[in-house]
Amino acid sequence: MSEGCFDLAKLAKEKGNIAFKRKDYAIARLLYTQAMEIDPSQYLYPLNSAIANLKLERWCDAESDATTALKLAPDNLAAIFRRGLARTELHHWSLARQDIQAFLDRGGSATEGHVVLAAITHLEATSTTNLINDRSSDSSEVFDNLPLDEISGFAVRDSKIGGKGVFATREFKRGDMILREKPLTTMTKSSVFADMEAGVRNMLPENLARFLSLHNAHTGDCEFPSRAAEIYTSNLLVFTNGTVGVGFRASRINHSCAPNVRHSFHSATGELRIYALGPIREGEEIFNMYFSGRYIYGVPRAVRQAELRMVFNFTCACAVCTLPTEAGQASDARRVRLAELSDRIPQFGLTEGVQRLRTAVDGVHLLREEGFLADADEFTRGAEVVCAYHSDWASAKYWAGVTYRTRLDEFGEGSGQVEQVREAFLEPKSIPTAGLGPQEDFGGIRLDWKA
Ligand SMILES: C[S@@+](CC[C@H](N)C(=O)[O-])C[C@H]1O[C@@H](n2cnc3c(N)ncnc32)[C@H](O)[C@@H]1O
Repeated sequence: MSEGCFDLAKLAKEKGNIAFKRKDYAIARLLYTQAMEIDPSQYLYPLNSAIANLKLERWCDAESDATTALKLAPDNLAAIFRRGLARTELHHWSLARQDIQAFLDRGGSATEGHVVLAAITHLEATSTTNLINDRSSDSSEVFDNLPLDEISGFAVRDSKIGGKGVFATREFKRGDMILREKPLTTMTKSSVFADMEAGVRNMLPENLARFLSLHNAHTGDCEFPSRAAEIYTSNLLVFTNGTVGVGFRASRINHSCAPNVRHSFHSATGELRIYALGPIREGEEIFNMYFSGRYIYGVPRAVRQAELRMVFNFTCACAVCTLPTEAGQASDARRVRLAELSDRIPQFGLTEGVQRLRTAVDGVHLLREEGFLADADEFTRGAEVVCAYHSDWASAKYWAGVTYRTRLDEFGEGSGQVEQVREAFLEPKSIPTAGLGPQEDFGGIRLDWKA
C-alpha cells in the first residue's frame, strides 16, 4: 500500500536501515515492524525485521518474521536462511536443517549453509538442556532512554477516558514543571499541511519510531493524504508562539475542558514544557487542553465537543463534558459569560478604570468557579495600565503582579509570555501613559483569590 507520493512504510524501513547500521537494533526492529503494519504486502519489511530480531536474540519473533516474508516471497533465500538460524537457536533441529538444506538447494552460499548445518549437528549432539535464551517476551520499553529528570514524576498508563493517559507518580503544586521534551517535530501553524511531510521525513530514526507509535484518531479517514498526516493531526499541539508540534510523552496526555496542566513551547531551548495549573495528587491523571484557553473556557459543551470531534475525531469525555444536565447547563452559562467578559476587556478606555478592573475581577472569579485554573491573565493583563494612568502605583503593581505570577506559573521562567509582562511588573511607571490622567485610587478592587 503506497500512500500517494508519501510512502510512510518505505520511510520507516529506510530509517530502520539507518538505525540498523548504527547498531541500534531495537529502534530498527520497531521501525521495520511499523513498516509491516503500514504495508503488510511488502516482504522486505518482515525480512529486515527478522535480522533485527536475530541481532536482539528474539528468536521466536525472528522465526515468525522470516515465515511472514516467505509467505510473500516463497523463494527468498535470505528469509529461508534467517528462519533456519532462528530455528537453530530455538533448538528446532529438524526444521532448522530443512530450512538450511532448502537454502543450499536453491543456490544459497554453500560456505554459509554448510557452516550452519555443521553447527546444528554439533549443537544437537551436545545440547543437554532445552533452556533457550529467547528475548521475544521481553517487552522492555525501548523509548525509555531519555534522561531520568525528564521522565520522573509521571507515568504512561491505561486511562479510563480512552487508550493511554499520563499519570502523576508524585505530588505537584501549581507552577511545577511536569515534563519537558524536544518535540518530535514543529512547524509554523500556517504551513502545517505543506510542511508536515518534510517534518516527518526529517525525523531521526528513533523519533520516527516514536511518532509512529502514537495514537491515530483518523485511521483510514479519506480526508487525509497520508497516515503521517493522520498521526500528526491526532497528536498536534498548538503553541502560543504560532507554531504547532507533536511531542512524544506529551502526546499521551488526554484532553480536559478543565485541565490541570498547560503546555507551551520555549523557543530559547526548543523544548515543549508542561506545567501544573494546580495541586495534582499522586496517581491523578494529567489533563491538558488541546485548544487554546479562550476556545475552551469561553464556549459551551456542544460547541467544544463539535470542535474537538472535527479536529481530533473524539467525543470529549472529560469531567466537565460529562457533568449531569443541570450542572452542565450551569457550566455552559459560566463559559458563555466568560466569553462576554473577555470580549469586553479590550474595549475599555483609560478613563474606565473601575469598570475595567471589575471586569477583570468578575472574569477571574468566574474562571475559578468553573474550575478553570489557567488564563487569568487574559482578564488581568493591561489592568495595570489604567491604574498607572491614574497614578495608583500600588494597584498598578498589584494587577501587573497577578498577570506576571500567572504567566510564571503557567509558562515558566524564561518564557516569552513572562518577558512580555516583566517590565510593567517591575516598574509600572515605565508604562508609556503612566501618570497622564487625574489621580484615582482603585485600592478597593482586588481579587478574592490569591494569585
Ligand atoms: C493525543 S492522544 C492522547 C493519548 C491517547 N489516549 C493514547 O492512547 O495515546 C488523543 C486521543 O486520546 C483520546 N482522548 C483524549 N482526550 C480525550 C477526552 N477528553 N475524551 C475522550 N477521548 C480522549 C482520543 O482517542 C484522542 O484521539
